[in-house]
Amino acid sequence: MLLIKNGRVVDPVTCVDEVMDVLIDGTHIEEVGHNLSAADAEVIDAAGLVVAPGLVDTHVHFRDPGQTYKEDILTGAAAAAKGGFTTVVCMANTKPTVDNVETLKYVQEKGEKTGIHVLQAAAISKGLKGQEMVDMDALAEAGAAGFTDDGIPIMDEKLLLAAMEKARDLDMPISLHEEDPLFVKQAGVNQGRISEQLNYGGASRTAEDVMVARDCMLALHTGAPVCIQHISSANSVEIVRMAKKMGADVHAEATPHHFTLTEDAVLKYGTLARMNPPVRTENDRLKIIEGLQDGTIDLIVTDHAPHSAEEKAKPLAEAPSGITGLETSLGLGLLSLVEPGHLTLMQLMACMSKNPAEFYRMIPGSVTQDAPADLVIFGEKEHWTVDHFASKASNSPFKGWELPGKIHYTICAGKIVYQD
Ligand SMILES: NC(=O)N[C@@H](CC(=O)O)C(=O)O
Repeated sequence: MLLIKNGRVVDPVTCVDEVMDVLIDGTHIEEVGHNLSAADAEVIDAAGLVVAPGLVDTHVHFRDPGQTYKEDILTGAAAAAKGGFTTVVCMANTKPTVDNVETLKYVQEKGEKTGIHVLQAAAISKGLKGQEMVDMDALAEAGAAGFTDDGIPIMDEKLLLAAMEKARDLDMPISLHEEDPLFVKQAGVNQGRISEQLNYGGASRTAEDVMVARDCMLALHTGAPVCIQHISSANSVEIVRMAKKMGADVHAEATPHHFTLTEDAVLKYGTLARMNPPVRTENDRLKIIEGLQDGTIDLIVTDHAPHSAEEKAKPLAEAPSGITGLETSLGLGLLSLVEPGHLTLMQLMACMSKNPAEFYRMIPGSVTQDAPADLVIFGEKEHWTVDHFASKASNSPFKGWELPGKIHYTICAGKIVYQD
């Protein structure tokens, strides 16, 4: 038994925000209340700390199978636990692609050995080629968490329409990477002031906007549960807001880098600030925050995209896009959203656990009796410096930053999976 004493329970499911004790027996929460005691329990003194449901990240790349020099399922899960996450959904752009039941099962089986909940999304198209649909029925049956060609936009509207109709029938989420190559001269950097200064082609926000507009209307037409992945453009936020008003079951993700950084980061951090879609202007950043405030954007995800130091040492035009994100996500959420008063801590916890869990058809974590003992314990205003990573990769522009939200414990299924 594990007894967490005097923590501030912040639960986005019940909306409880109160100092209480939490008693864990086995894999589940036995009791939540005041002055709890248990003779033989291990005690965690959580006075001054927040006790919240384990964080849920529904957009990570663990590179396994195929690119395990960047990350593997075990190191990815260790990075997740260090970042306060107890559940992750891996994207399908592995080698081979998760477009078949065998590869899906490989991830699921390896994931079971990690101590956290590792779920896997399946691709929408075979080999992410955008030409032939996967067997969505078989992959759903085998336990895929959802469907996505993340990393690559789906240009074939007919294929996407069929996939959305199938996702609707299966009641499963379908998530979309929105960047029309027609408007991407060179990927990873916003097309604008900084790209011009660097004489780099850049990626226009129109690349995202045209696809978001199309896919919001397809979502409305089909009734499928659709997620706009890593939204980056102010216009796209407005389009999602409008589509939601029209009744589309459309959702959107924001990443910590998109609500923290602007295109100027490329000058300072070089390839470490290269990502798809790129970080853009202060106006885009502020509109993303507004989207989080009014619920237009309901999911915060990391897009944890580990790459090796050698890969990121290449010139801007050749380095791969993406940054490692699991270990800095909570800190950046607190720094960029809660500290300036844009979101309450409760709202942040909803975006980082309840909402992503619900969109992916899981029962959201809650600090209540009989709920699974998946918890994170952190000091909301306790600062720490980003230095070493549990991830194999350290491709982060946030290295050296001082962030709030030091994590003391991550507990999954009643077991301590991270402690500091
Ligand atoms: N975001 C990125 O820049 N890269 C991701 C792909 C993705 O999530 O789009 C990756 O797999 O490296």
